[in-house]
Amino acid sequence: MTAELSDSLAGIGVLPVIVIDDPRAARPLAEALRAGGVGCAEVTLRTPAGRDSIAEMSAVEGFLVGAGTVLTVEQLDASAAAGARFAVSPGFDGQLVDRAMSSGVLAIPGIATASETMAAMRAGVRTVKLFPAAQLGGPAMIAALRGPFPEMSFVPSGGIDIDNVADYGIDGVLCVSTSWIAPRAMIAQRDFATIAERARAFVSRRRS
Ligand SMILES: O=C[C@H](O)COP(=O)(O)O
Ligand SMILES: CC(=O)C(=O)O
Repeated sequence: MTAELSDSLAGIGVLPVIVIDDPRAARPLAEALRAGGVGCAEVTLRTPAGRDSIAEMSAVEGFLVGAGTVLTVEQLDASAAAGARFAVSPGFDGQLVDRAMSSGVLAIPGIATASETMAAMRAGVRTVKLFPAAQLGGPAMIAALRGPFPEMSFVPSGGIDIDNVADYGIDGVLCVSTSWIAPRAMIAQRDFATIAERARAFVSRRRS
């Protein structure tokens, strides 16, 4: 089940990171993203509206929603109960990964080093988030990690925007994570038309 999910994320190729302040904006946001060719989102738990927004988005037909900034087992449980299909964390925590796996949620833990990659592999993870990607060397870091870890796939996140996304069209990248598509202020202003346009532009540049 989680393998299929990871194939779906790879097919979409882009993962918008969402910081949202009002769950009432969540459904129109998911619809705008989908209209722009991006049928998924990582809704961070950085705001109190995160969990309810996950629940709203999980009701949108065919839309894949996951939780971001998952730091505790309690947050993992609450996100899974709200309908999150995957859980993204900035770092690696074996307990969180175990809990995600036993809940049928795809764990995408963050890594920044080879040692953390090995720890994630030991926990049964095959897809990790490279965070913060740009600061760690971006595509060159992924290419370097793919040497010893050819079976791992990476979701680079941090510092990726429309101007540098094309650089991540390399082997080993499952999908590219970015907050560029739907900035917090744009969601607050309910500017969904611009968000749909940005989604479309980002996907097109990602595939170029
Ligand atoms: O978790 C994701 C990162 O915060 C996204 O980074 P970004 O805002 O630089 O795209
Ligand atoms: C930064 C990150 O990985 C997260 O918020 O999930």
